[in-house]
Amino acid sequence: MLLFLTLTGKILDSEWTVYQHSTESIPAIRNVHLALLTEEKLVIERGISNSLLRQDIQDGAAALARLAPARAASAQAFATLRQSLQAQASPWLAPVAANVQLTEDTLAAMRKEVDSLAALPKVQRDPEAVTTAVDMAMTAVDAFTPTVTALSSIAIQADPQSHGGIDSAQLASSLRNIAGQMMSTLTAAIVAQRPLTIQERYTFAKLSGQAEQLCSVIELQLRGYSHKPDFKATLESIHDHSMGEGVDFLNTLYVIGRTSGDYGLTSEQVVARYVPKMTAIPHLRDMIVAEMLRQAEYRNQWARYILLATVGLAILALGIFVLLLRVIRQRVLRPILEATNLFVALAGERQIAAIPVPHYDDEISDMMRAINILKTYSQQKKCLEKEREQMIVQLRAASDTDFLTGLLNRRALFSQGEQQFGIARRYRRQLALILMDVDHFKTVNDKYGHRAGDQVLCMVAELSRRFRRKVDLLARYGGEEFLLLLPEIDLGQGNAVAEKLRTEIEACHFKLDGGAVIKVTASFGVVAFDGDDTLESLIARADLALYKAKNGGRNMIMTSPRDTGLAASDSTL
Ligand SMILES: Nc1nc2c(ncn2[C@@H]2O[C@H](COP(=O)(O)OP(=O)(O)OP(=O)(O)O)[C@@H](O)[C@H]2O)c(=O)[nH]1
Repeated sequence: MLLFLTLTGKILDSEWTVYQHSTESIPAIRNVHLALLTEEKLVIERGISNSLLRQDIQDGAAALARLAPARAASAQAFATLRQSLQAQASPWLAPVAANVQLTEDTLAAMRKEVDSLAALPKVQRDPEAVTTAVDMAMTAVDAFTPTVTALSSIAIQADPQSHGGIDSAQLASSLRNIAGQMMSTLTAAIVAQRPLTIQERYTFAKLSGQAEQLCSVIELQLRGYSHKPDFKATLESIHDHSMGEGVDFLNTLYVIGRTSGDYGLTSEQVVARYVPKMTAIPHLRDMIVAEMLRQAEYRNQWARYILLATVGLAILALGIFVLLLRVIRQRVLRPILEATNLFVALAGERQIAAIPVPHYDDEISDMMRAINILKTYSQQKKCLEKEREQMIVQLRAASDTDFLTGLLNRRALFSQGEQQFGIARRYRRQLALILMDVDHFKTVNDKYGHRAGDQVLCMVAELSRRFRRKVDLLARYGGEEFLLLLPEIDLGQGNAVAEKLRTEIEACHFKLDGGAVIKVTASFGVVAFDGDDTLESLIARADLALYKAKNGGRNMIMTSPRDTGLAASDSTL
């Protein structure tokens, strides 16, 4: 995005610069035109002033009549130029404006000098003062040249493509200037009706050569426009009238000036015949400027279109780019992020709410489908694991439980009993053990059937459960034999528990499925942990006590202290 914005910024900046330059070039070309017009007015005023200085007051009436409008035209041209320069707030124009002011000051001084000399009769005029005034007129024109040059440079800088046009316009202006100077060179001799001096002949010949060269250069430069009828007509007019008839006319006067000096024309008549022939030259200059302005405006319009198109395209491209990023984010980045989270959740076996439904048939949707399959497998695996764990629990319970009574079986008794026994031995705690055996159980089986016997065993187990505390272990030790391990219980308390159980069993009426009600009794062997016992020895002692109870007539409780031996330990409750 950064790269894109940088490139777009560069292109926009470049197009903006082109547009700005093309916009600046239009007033810059206009300024050049105004400067050339001003220069033309200056040249005309200079010509009239020169002519006036060569004549007496009464002879120079016509020149004097032309001077006032010429001065007004110069002043107007300067005012327009100044106004145009002031309207554009450019730092480059400040020195140009200063130079314009300098030219105007020089012009004012020249006018003052011309006026004071023209007011005198010709014979009273100091020739040196006249020469100075003529030089001042030349200086005023020369002082203006930097203005034209500077404004031309500014216009070319703004739009290099206007270089050729400005050059041609300047050349046309120079041609008009030289054409004027050619006539001015002859004016003094014509006024005096004398032959030309060598200096005047030399100057005229030089100017004539320059005019010819300039004309050729202009024609060469404007050959690109020769297909345009108006340009063609103007160039032909310059060729035929200005350089043809006009210069031929001056050449005729020049030939006379080389011999007799009898021109047969006044200077005003020369002006009246010559000047109209020159109008095609400033016309050409104006046409060139107009063409330049037309092209500059065309380029400016194009630059504006290109700039607007570039801005539009940049906005469009930016929109597409942002849209593309959004699509990539939505269709690629976000799904990948979601997929990553899903993978992490699956790996961590966490619950997955839902897998996003793919909207498009692409690689991402394939990935989501694969995750879905993975999720199904994972769920199946989790179910299987749960089932396996439940099965293990069930199997463990089954392996520890007597299938008939639901009590602990013999294996579980030894495993859990060892723990209780270990605690009692380590911490020297009380521990009693009761071994119970249903009396004449074989008779029950024989009389009521094995199934009834099972029922009786279950009911005896249920009765025994009621006497059991949470910490006690109750197990089916053998066929009709049950074992109770009682932590924190001494022998006396153990006997009491056995007695209660015995009484309960004796008092109980066992209702069998067939409707028969039977009564059974049970014999008990009770022992207590004496500190040196093992679980096996304790059970063995309980078994001995039970044996004793059986032998003693059953339905009784016997105990068997360890150190006193079997015979000595017999006691009947
Ligand atoms: N119904 C049933 N009978 C069993 C089960 N286990 C053992 N027996 C029976 O229990 C009877 C035990 O008989 P005996 O060892 O002679 O003992 P008794 O008949 O109770 O006589 P005394 O113990 O001397 O009072 C046998 O007939 C066994 O078949 C069992 O799970 N269910």
